[in-house]
Amino acid sequence: MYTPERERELIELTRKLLQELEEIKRSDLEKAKEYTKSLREVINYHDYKYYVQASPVISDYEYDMLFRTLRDLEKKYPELITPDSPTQRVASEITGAFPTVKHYTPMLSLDNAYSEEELRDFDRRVRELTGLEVVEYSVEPKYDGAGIALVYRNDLFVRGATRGDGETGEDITNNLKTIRTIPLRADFSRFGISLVELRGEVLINKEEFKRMNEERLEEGLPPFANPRNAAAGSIRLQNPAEVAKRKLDAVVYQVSYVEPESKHIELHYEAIRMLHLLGFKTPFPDMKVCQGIDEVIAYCREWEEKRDLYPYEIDGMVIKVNRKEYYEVLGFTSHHPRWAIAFKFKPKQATTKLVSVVFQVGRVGTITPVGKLEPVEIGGVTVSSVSLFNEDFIKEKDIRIGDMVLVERAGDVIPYVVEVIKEARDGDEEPIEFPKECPSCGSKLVKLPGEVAWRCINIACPAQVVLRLKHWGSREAMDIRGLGDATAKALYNKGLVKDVGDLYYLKVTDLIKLPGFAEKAATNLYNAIQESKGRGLDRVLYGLGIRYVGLTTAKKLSQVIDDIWELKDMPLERLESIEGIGFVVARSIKEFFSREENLKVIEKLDKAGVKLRRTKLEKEGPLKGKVFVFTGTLSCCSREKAGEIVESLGGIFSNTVTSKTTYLVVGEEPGRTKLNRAKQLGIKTIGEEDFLNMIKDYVNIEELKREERREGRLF
Ligand SMILES: NC(=O)c1ccc[n+]([C@@H]2O[C@H](COP(=O)([O-])OP(=O)(O)OC[C@H]3O[C@@H](n4cnc5c(N)ncnc54)[C@H](O)[C@@H]3O)[C@@H](O)[C@H]2O)c1
Ligand SMILES: [Zn+2]
Repeated sequence: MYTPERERELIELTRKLLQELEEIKRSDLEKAKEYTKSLREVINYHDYKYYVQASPVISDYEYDMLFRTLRDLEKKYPELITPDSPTQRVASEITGAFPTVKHYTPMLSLDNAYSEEELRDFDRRVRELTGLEVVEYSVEPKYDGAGIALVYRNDLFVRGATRGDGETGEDITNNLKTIRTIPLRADFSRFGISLVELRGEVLINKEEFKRMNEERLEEGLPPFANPRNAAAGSIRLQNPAEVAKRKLDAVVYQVSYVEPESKHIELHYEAIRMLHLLGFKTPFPDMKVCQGIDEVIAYCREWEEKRDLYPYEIDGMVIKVNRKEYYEVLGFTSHHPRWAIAFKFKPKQATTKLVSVVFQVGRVGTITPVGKLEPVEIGGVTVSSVSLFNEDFIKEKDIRIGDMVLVERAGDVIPYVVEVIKEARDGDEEPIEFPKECPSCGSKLVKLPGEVAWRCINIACPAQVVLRLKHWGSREAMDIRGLGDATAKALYNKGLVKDVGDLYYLKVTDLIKLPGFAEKAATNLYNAIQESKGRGLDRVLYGLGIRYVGLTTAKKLSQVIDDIWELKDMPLERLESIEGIGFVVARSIKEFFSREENLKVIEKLDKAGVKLRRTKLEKEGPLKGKVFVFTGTLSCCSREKAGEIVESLGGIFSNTVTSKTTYLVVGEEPGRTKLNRAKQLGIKTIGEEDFLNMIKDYVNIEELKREERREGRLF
């Protein structure tokens, strides 16, 4: 139908026209002649892409802007109207794949309003033509699916068709019979009706749409751009069994023809209520009868607010004159009825050009490709960049620099690329090269097994340093009181700290330079940093922020190594064989310790005297091999501190009583569970006194109590 070259030309022409809309509106007859010709050409092309191929290359909003510009120009210069102009007919969606059937009444399009003003114009016209002062309207959602016409004769579903060219549609009865929300039989005779033609829409709910696209991706098929395309594509499948697999829905929103004529229903609202009673899915629960246009506008706004919560995609509201007796005086154009109008919600899609891609380093080192766009307005917001998520996403959609892309902004979600307009390619597009090195620090990037993101694991990466400092100072890591988000930021911004190693070389005189830090705060932070040096190997391992090394893993590691430097040369197989570590974690640890940048920081820590290895006491202490669990309140210190002491003397601290437990130390108001469990397993229980006796040669108990009180851990 269109050669690739012609498609490119038409897309380029579309861009040009869209940019010149204001100029076009002001054009003189001579120019208008040119413009109407161009507009018709591109509209015909987009109709073909949209209706026949179900694969549009511009957004509905952009299409509508072209369409109404043509309409306005024709209004200004009626001599330019041609009978085949898109404004004078319904675009044909006949594919030739099905036999055609004639509709009982023409199946037209709807006129569109994009603003309150346009709704008021519509109301004014209706009032003028009907002579009414206040018009009663029925307002309902405008479903974004594929239009259908259903015929029931003697209560049986006998024919279903697409809109086609408005006069005739394609007969897709067998496909529609697979849709559960289209009853094969409905009791119209109860209302004295022997033949009825209904108008409706085939829909796919948002959930099902998502599921369907995931399945398509898995099968290597291109995903559908939106639920409308998915629905339109589905009802035109050649095999009804395939149609049945897709969970389609149908909603009916119009009674367009009735026999005998005497059984005609006067109010639109009542007609829909009847369909609702007969078991059809209808807009009835969401419909409102409004007196005058102000009520209409309020109801439309209400729906615009909540559209994202609705299970189906809706692109606006349809406003219909409720009393059908006025249909005649209002009449039709060859394109749409004058007794109804669609109020379209703000568009959430637009097409624009992908100019470049930058790579951002997240606070935890993930590299995110961000597309820079030629700025475009979507739903009242100017969008100039879009997340491309990760390398897989780019590959899946085959996104290239220089591509025209269809961008969507749904709800408050960040804008994303729905589709690449491949038809617009001229060969100058360039593939997106994913960096091998971190754009912030130059460190080699890794992609760990099972992950989609590339990440930078350099502990000194400037893009991550603030978060890493904060993590290092957190309670479960090195517990440096006063090293919060603000302080971490200030330390970095003042150039005092580039990595966690630098913390240990800070002097009180440096810290005083921080905003809001007087002598006292500076001294406190200094002391907290110094004090953290002795936290121990497990806390250091956790504090380094190695991906997948949480508290438990850090502890496990610290129990099998004596010195952090052992990890530098430990073979992957050895790491993997450590209980509870496994392949993914092992790979992550290996990668971390293979980076020169990271080793440098560890060296810094080592030189500053941060404890990176187990002491003789820890290895060979008096509690060696003994597993301690604590319950209840201790008078000497917190349970955590008691755990630290156990470990500093070679013992193992645990929170749960198991068969491996050596002692359950019982304080004041002990927990029932631990006591019962110890009894069951025959574990020895001892009092706090007994515990203190075991440690008193190594720990000054009075000093311990004072410190714990000062830290607020003991009252
Ligand atoms: N992006 C593109 O390239 C492109 C190309 C062609 C058309 N389009 C889009 O399609 C529109 C034209 O399509 P159209 O002629 O189907 O018009 P439309 O979608 O603007 O409105 C008419 C249709 O709305 C549907 N509808 C949904 N709920 C309804 C309800 N409650 N009551 C009545 N009708 C309801 C019916 O199928 C009806 O035919 C354009 O305005 C544009 O948005 C886009
Ligand atoms: Zn980096």
